[in-house]
Amino acid sequence: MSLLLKNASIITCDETGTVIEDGALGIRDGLIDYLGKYENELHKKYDRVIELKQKTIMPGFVNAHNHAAMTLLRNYADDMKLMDWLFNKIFPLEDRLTEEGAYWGSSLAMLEMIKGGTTSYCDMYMFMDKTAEAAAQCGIKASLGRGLQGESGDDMDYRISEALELYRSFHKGSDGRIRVNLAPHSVYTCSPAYLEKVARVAREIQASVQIHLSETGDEVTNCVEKYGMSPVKLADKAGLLNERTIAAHCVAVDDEDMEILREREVNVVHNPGSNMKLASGISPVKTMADMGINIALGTDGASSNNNLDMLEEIRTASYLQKVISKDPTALPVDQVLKMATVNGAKALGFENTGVIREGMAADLIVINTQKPWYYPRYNTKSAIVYSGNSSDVEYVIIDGRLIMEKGEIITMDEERILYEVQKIAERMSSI
Ligand SMILES: N[C@@H](CCSC[C@H]1O[C@@H](n2cnc3c(=O)[nH]cnc32)[C@H](O)[C@@H]1O)C(=O)O
Ligand SMILES: [Zn+2]
Repeated sequence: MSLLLKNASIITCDETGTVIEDGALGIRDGLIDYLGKYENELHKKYDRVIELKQKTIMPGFVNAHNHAAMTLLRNYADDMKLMDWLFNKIFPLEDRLTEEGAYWGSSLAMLEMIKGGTTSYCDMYMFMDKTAEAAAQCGIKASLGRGLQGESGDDMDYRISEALELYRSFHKGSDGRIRVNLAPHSVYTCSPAYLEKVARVAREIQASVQIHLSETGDEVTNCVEKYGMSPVKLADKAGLLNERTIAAHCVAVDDEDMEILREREVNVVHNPGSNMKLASGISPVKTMADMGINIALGTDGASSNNNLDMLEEIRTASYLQKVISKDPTALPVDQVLKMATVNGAKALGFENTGVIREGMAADLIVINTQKPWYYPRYNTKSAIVYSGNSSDVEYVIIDGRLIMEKGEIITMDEERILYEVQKIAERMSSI
């Protein structure tokens, strides 16, 4: 089916930050095949025309770090420090997670992400085949990794076997919308020998790698005490760092660490909401971006954020860097929009999304900017970044397919998801 969206402001997120006013965007065979001003008779070339009445089209957001099924643990343990939260609350409850729970928790996350304008995301968790099933059904683009942790560098452990099985079953599946990555959890849950093994496997199958790296000062102190070097250096020594690597957090990094990340062309994912809630600190994102490191944005899991709202993440990222550098020019509108779109696409290895341009995948959202908080319209990009609400997202299109129309999800049963999630959460927490 071909589709024409007309009479919209179009934020492209391209190199020069182009915005097309009173624009039209044509979609055919999943790709953007027209971008520009509406021309006479253009509508005749398309099966369906949607009149957008001055609403705004932009690329869908890329949530580059998440643990989708952790929506099941949302608001279960708040106001705690990372290690206490993780080891004493989260890991024990996760031991009770079932396949069914992972499926419905992931579905809830995807429902929330799509409603807030996210069209691609990255996941690290357990029961990832169930998450893949949910992604295939709802149509979101996803890079999925079975979380890995372990001690031994010798024989294959069951988590790596599951990761490889996931790779064989789902990598480049669902018309290319699903990718599979390798996901060693961190330097404090994986031994150096184990990290080396994961790096070896990743090289063999040319897979992307994602890891939590230097999330807190404590992680760095413990790593230096135990191994005599920082987490970044340890990961580099294990052979994990290259242009296909996604390093989540990078809060407690020094100049040498940042230089390694730059040299290895690692993609850094900034998760400001999670870092603030767990009081992990503020990642030196402006410094790293100025060095030329690709910085993407993520929400992290819903248990440490506590939502999956990329627009909130965008604004927080910008404000935090302004505050910490005492420089209001830090992370300006165009830069932070790129972090949430095209930089994330690059990090995940989705090469034809994140930008609105002819020939790119039609992964885009429509925001209803006909609301009080977007007026007057001096600058549509600023209005969205500094005054917008994710609940104003009305249409979501992925690979040219309408996933949400006028605020109604087409590919998922919203009521059923809320019902199943509540049932499972009550069962999990009452044992
Ligand atoms: N624990 C799993 C493997 C790891 S999955 C990814 C893990 O990351 C955890 N996680 C979520 N958010 C964070 C974070 O911010 N930092 C560190 N770990 C996190 C999450 O609770 C989950 O256990 C197993 O037994 O097989
Ligand atoms: Zn995480």
